Amino acid sequence: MNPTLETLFLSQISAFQPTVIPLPSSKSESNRALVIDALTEGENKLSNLAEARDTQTMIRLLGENPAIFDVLDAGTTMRFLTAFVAATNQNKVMTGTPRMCERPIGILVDALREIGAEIHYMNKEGFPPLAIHGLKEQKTNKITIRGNVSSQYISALLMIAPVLPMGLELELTGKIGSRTYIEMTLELMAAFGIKYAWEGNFIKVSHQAYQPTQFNVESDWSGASYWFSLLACSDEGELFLEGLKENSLQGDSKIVDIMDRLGVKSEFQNGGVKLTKQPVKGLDSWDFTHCPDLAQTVAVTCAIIGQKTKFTGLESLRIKETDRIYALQQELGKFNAQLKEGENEVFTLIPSVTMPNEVHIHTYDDHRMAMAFMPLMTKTKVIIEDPSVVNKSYPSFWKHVSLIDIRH
Ligand SMILES: O=C(O)C1=C[C@@H](OP(=O)(O)O)[C@@H](O)[C@H](O)C1
Ligand SMILES: C=C(OP(=O)(O)O)C(=O)O
Repeated sequence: MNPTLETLFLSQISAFQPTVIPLPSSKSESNRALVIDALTEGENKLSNLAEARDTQTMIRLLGENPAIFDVLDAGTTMRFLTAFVAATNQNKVMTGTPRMCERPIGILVDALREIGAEIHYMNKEGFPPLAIHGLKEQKTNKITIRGNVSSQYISALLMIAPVLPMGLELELTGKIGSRTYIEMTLELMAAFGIKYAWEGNFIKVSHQAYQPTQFNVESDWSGASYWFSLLACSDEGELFLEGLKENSLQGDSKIVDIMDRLGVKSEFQNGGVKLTKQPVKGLDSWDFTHCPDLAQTVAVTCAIIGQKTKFTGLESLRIKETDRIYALQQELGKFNAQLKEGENEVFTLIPSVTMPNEVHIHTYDDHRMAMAFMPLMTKTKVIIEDPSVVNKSYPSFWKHVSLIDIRH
């Protein structure tokens, strides 16, 4: 491995010694715990908060409370703090990177306005930057909200619900995407003493107080997925991923089932999960509706190991850090794999047939593009452009890659 300022060269390895990967903490759990902490009267004890830039940005903004909340490229930080600032009746400008200002927020702003918040778009209707002028009086507690654009709007509303004088009753309409993240939000709220009722499409949270609690953040399953993929793509090896639990709040723990089909066996042990190789069982199709952040990992794995697979539930990928479908199509094409769009949003992953001697991966300001293509190093030399993009969720990623002890 030879990092330079702008590119990272990964030399080809096909097998490695058993290696322990420390893993970072979950930014999704951390960012929820931090918002809840800011809404709790009394002292919480939060431990193992993420080193992710998205979480460090949340900590800095909540701690320093500047007039302008610049969230950089952190989606959860933008959505959760927009609701938080409104609910705590503050005046604030919410902004972020140029890409953040292309990521929609209208559904959340409409809901907050209905509840009684005064929010203005400073540039384009439906998108950041926003000028928030607080919420002086709650006008309603009944909100109907679409679930098919981003679950983060729903999580943002749920976390402020207990501190609103009338609480909230959300009716979710349409297809619900990223449902597991809504469940994570409610389970975390419950860990801080909140009672809720979720029946069918209705979620009800009455006015109540968050209870001071000790909360330890689990390791990040989305970050763990790249290590599953590395093993799936290698000829030999064994990994121990630290800090993962069998009963996780994180929906991306589904990677265990996906990788069980793609040749990786998981055994939960004290302190984490041991990964070993097993024969590939085959994966005909997978629906990523509730685990969208795994799509890049699985696409690259299937492309490398020769597994043709149907991918569904990729709709939300177009509005994330980049248009992840376009980005995947471009980069998979560099080693002759394809992600072909068919009818009704069904995609077919057609694996690579011939591998070039060297592949340059462009990262599109998207941490997951850099990390998902790392396992390509099991088949060829890889050059990652802008490796520092990983800082958004996993700053120690390349350091952990260098822990891999090559078996010659
Ligand atoms: O709530 C969360 O922590 C997240 C929800 C998901 O977003 P969407 O709900 O927009 O799919 C996911 O992609 C993102 O990385 C984190
Ligand atoms: C989509 C992601 O994050 P966010 O929406 O919070 O920016 C992600 O981490 O893959």
